[in-house]
Amino acid sequence: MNEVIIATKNKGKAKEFERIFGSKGIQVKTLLDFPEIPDVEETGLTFEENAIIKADAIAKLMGKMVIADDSGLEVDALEGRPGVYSARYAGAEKNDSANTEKVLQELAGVLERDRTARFRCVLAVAAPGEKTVVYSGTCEGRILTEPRGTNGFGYDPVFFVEGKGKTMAELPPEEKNKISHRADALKKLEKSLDLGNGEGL
Ligand SMILES: O=P(O)(O)OP(=O)(O)OP(=O)(O)OC[C@H]1O[C@@H](n2cnc3c(O)ncnc32)[C@H](O)[C@@H]1O
Ligand SMILES: [Mg+2]
Repeated sequence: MNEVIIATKNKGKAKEFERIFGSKGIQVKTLLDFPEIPDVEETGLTFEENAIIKADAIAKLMGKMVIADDSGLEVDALEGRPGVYSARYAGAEKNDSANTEKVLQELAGVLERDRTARFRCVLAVAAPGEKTVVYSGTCEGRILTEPRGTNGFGYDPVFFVEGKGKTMAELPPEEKNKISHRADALKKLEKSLDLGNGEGL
């Protein structure tokens, strides 16, 4: 395999997939390369459902194997919110800093030890005529009271990774890509799929 289609319109995700697959000589195409492909409505109530909805719809439209990523942040003190609504938490325009600000406001006054959270990523692999399969990954952390760092995307500036002593947005991309929920799910996907050179991701 020397090319993979990731069914996402998110530029932050696209960059991460390009870096991870690119380092193994696999070229990544995303829906940013196919502007004619319409948005798929994420009507599911779980990451799994939404990943499958996106992967199945795009594999059908393109007539090829695709990988979709549905991911988000689960904050324990908010009973798992924003969860599947992570992209649209502060509104349909999907504004990363507005979403982050909303989480910070909802956590106002919550003590450090109670600000535990995790990123979750579900990857769905779909191909015409084949059964869709999913792989799930997580990354544990804690929500700070203000943003730190400029790398990454989404909630990265407020997501503190205990073992690293840094937020996701303070980590260089190659470090995030070793420990992230997306990396965790990709490792599982890589074990079950033939990704070409047999050396893994
Ligand atoms: O559906 P696609 O087209 O892939 O793009 P999207 O941005 O709508 O993606 P999701 O529906 O999966 O929503 C995921 C949201 O969760 C957040 N998120 C996911 N992975 C993240 C990461 O690695 N770092 C920070 N935030 C992340 C971020 O706000 C994303 O917009
Ligand atoms: Mg989405």
